[in-house]
Parts: sequence; C-alpha cells; structure tokens
Amino acid sequence: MLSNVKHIFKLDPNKEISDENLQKVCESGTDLILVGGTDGVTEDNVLDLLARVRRYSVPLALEVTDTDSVTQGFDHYFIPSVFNTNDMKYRDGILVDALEDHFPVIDFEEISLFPYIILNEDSKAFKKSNAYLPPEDALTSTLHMMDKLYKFPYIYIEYSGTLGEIETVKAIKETLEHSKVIYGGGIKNKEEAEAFSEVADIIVVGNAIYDDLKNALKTVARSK
Ligand SMILES: CC(C)=CCC/C(C)=C/CC/C(C)=C/CC/C(C)=C/CC/C(C)=C/CC/C(C)=C/CC/C(C)=C/COP(=O)(O)OP(=O)(O)O
Ligand SMILES: O=P(O)(O)OC[C@@H](O)CO
Ligand SMILES: [Mg+2]
Repeated sequence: MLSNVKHIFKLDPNKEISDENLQKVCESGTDLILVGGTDGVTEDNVLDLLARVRRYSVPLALEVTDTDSVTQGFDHYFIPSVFNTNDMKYRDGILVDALEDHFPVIDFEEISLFPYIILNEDSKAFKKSNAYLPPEDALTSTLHMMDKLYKFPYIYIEYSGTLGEIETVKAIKETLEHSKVIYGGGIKNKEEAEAFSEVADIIVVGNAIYDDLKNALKTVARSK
C-alpha cells in the first residue's frame, strides 16, 4: 500500500473542510489521503469524508482510532499500535478485542499495522495512549526491536501538532535497516517538507491543511 508513497495528507473527520479546499487537497498530487484523528471520530463524520473524497481518484485509507467508526469502502485500513507505552490497550489490546468480535469478516489483505513512536508529549495521541518519552538508550533498543526483530516495513515517528527534532528523526532513520520512516508532525510549508523528506521516507501533513492550505499544498512537490 505504501510502496510508492512519499507524501500523505491526513484529513481529520472531526474538522470542517469546504468542498473547494477538499478538491485542492485531493487534486494536489499527494500519494494518499489518510482519514483519522485522535478524538471525535464517528461513523457519520468518517462516512461523510469517505463519500466526499471518493469523487476523486486519489488513494484513500482510514486510520482506525475508534472501533465504532470503521466503515467499508476505503482502499486500506491502518491500525495504530503505540510502542512507547506500557498500556497494552494501545499497543494491541483494542485490536485483539476487535479481532475477537470481527475476525470472520476481516480481509487481512486490506489491513496493515501502523507501529508508532509518539515523541510529542503535549499531543492528544501521546496522552490518550499513556505514552512515555523513552531515554535515548531505550528508544534505540525499541527501534532495534521493531526494525530487526519485528521487521516492520514502516515505523511512524509522530510529533503530532509540532515540528519534531530533525536530528532525532535523522538518527532514528540511520538506526533502521529494514523499516522505513514515516514522519508526521508540524509540517506547514515547502521548506519543512523538503527538510523532513531528507530524513524520512514518507511525510504526513495534517493540521496545516486546516490552518494554511496554500502553504500546505506546497508540501507535496517538495517531498517528491
Ligand atoms: C468493515 C471493514 C471493512 C472492516 C475492516 C477491518 C478492520 C479495519 C478492522 C479493524 C479492527 C479494529 C476496529 C481495530 C481497533 C483499532 C483501534 C481502535 C486501536 C486503538 C488506536 C488508538 C486509539 C490509539 C491511541 C491514539 C493514537 C496513537 C492514535 C494514532 C493516530 C494518531 C497519532 C492520531 C493523531 O492524529 P492527529 O491528527 O495529530 O490528532 P489530533 O489532531 O486529533 O490531535
Ligand atoms: O497534524 P500534523 O501536526 O501535521 O501531524 C500530522 C500527523 O502526523 C498526525 O498524525
Ligand atoms: Mg489532526
């Protein structure tokens, strides 16, 4: 699903976007529209975005953050799994419960794991998943485990809401042998997109769509 993806726009079902702006996002040349957010994600607002984005040919995936808001019709589904938390619910607990209920109807070809390291302690996702900021040694060991033992194709380095430390992301990328880096957090313009595309395989742009679309659209070209 992500093999040729370099740039992702993340749309939040809990935020308003006009048809005109949605058209610009969908026709921007981004490689993937990802629908997701930490809170206020409902079946209704997910279905609304699904129907509106489906007018365009851009690939569309759902990041599942609420069991009740999973709806058919997306090209792919990503399940977040947080690795810097000791709360197993957010590593795979909710997933195991969901599989208990829905296993017979799940097409595993259309689901992938998003293994997360969340590094912005002020973000909603960090707080919701009871994440901790790992000391450097522990972060390195966790990355080795995810990369060399689990051999995850991708690891999502999440700074949701704020621009991350580029040197930290660079060091993470250099630590990894198998896993590619998805970077998300605080990218607002072409310069930041260009800088983070140097240290990550995929960049994700979310809030900037709602805060300053003109500059957000310029992040697409710079990541290719
Ligand atoms: C019917 C059909 C087609 C089914 C397909 C099969 C399928 C997909 C089954 C799914 C099984 C299922 C329901 C699994 C449960 C998965 C689940 C709910 C896991 C818990 C995820 C969770 C709440 C994690 C904690 C928060 C977190 C880390 C979220 C990750 C995403 C993230 C970082 C969001 C932040 O986004 P952002 O935009 O920055 O946030 P805000 O702007 O809102 O702050
Ligand atoms: O909203 P921003 O800060 O751009 O972050 C994008 C994405 O990584 C959120 O999961
Ligand atoms: Mg958001």
